[in-house]
Amino acid sequence: MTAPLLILASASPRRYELLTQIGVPCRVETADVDESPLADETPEALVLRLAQQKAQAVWQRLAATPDGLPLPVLGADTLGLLDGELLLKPRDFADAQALLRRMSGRWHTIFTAVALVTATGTSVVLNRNAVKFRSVSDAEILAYWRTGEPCDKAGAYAIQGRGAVFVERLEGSYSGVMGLPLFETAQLLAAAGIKTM
Ligand SMILES: Cc1cn([C@H]2C[C@H](O)[C@@H](COP(=O)(O)OP(=O)(O)OP(=O)(O)O)O2)c(=O)[nH]c1=O
Repeated sequence: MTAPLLILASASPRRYELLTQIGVPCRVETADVDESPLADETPEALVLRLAQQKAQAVWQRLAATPDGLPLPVLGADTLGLLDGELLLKPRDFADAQALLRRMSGRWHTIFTAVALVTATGTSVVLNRNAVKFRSVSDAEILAYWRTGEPCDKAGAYAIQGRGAVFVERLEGSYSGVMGLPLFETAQLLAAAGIKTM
């Protein structure tokens, strides 16, 4: 097995898959971070803060162990925005239904922030995507909910899954919507000396 070059501070299997796609062997270590927005925090500030907190929490935990400085730690956060309101993970069917009804036939924004912590500090990038949904009926929302796919996804859909059938247009990057923008991630990694080619 190839030795890991990076610690992925994320429980998301999608992020692990995406890092593997660009040939970066990693090890997963997660930390619990309170994801609630602060008063008057913009969506951009929130997603950037959470990506950094996730990576820094893991870095600090590992740095406190006797093994010395950890490998670079990568954290990410994804959230959506429509009409100035956050599109987070749905709490239940009613929440997912309300989200998907609002998104039906309209454009929304998906933000993903990626943070990399190394011994020299933290770097962070923001990826922004515009996604247009076709009209989605209530019957489709119910059938989609029953697949189980929406429950742990920001905006209650997965572009990499059955949710792809709702995505009429995308301006941005598929990997960014899925939770780890690979173009920006590769640039962050390269700046820290981790090559993908
Ligand atoms: C919009 C969209 C989101 N998502 C996922 C990516 C993220 O896993 C999730 C947003 O939640 P996040 O809080 O960003 O991540 P997470 O809780 O899954 O994992 P961790 O905090 O440990 O890093 O939504 C998709 O998989 N596909 C999509 O099309």
